[in-house]
Amino acid sequence: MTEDNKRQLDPEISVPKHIAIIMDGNGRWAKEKGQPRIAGHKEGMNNVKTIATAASHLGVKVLSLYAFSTENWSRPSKEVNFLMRLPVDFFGTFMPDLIKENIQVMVTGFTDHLPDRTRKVVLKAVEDTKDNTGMILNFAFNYGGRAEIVHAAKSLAIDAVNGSIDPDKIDDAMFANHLLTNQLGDLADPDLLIRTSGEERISNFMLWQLAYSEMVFDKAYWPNYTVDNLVEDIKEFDRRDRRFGSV
Ligand SMILES: Cc1cc(N2CCCCCC2)n2ncc(-c3ccc(F)cc3)c2n1
Repeated sequence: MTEDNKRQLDPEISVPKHIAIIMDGNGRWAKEKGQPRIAGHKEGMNNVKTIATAASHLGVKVLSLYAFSTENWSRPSKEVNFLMRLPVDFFGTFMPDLIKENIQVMVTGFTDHLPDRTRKVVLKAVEDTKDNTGMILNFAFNYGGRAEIVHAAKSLAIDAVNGSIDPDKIDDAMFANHLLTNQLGDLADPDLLIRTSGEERISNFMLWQLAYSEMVFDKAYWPNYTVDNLVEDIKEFDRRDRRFGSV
């Protein structure tokens, strides 16, 4: 660690442009401490600040974090209500740091279905940081990979029916333009997916975008996931020889 606590990587280590993280293990972290699940979510939110800042310092261009899935609505209403307040807490305490770090906030998901207060604070953070030119901190929020693909298919079908596109011209690039991640442009596809807590599933996250991503399954629960864990997972990425389907 340097004196300003900015962990450095060896210059020859290639840093993934886009890292996506499934931040798993918050409930188990709390259970092992004899605390309620929401304590794990709160600690997990605090760790988002730590890891996002470190990723920015390491030169990551896009950090996508799976914060709330379309399936999470089936959790107990008390827990969902707590989770819907976390973005309010997050920006209430972390916005000055985001501005200082020149971080741009984006949100990928079906935000129309969020509670008004949650949606407003999230969209305000996007607006207030839209001119920042540093790392993009992209929250997958009320997001589901299959729902995203269905949404893109519907959008293309509507354009084909109204004559604004020729169905024969539909290709990967056109399809990707209809995905929710089109706002990320050429950086939409993660180079590295990290899932914490040891679970080895992608759980309906960025199904199209992860087609050629390296995946690292880290055993640490998210609240315990440190900058050193992130650095080691980036070093593991650097050791992989990516072929994108070719030999
Ligand atoms: C629902 C939820 C849960 C949530 N957890 C903390 C991280 C671990 C995963 C579960 C709990 N965090 N952490 C940050 C946010 C957030 C979301 C959108 C946004 F614009 C700003 C912050 C968040 N949202």
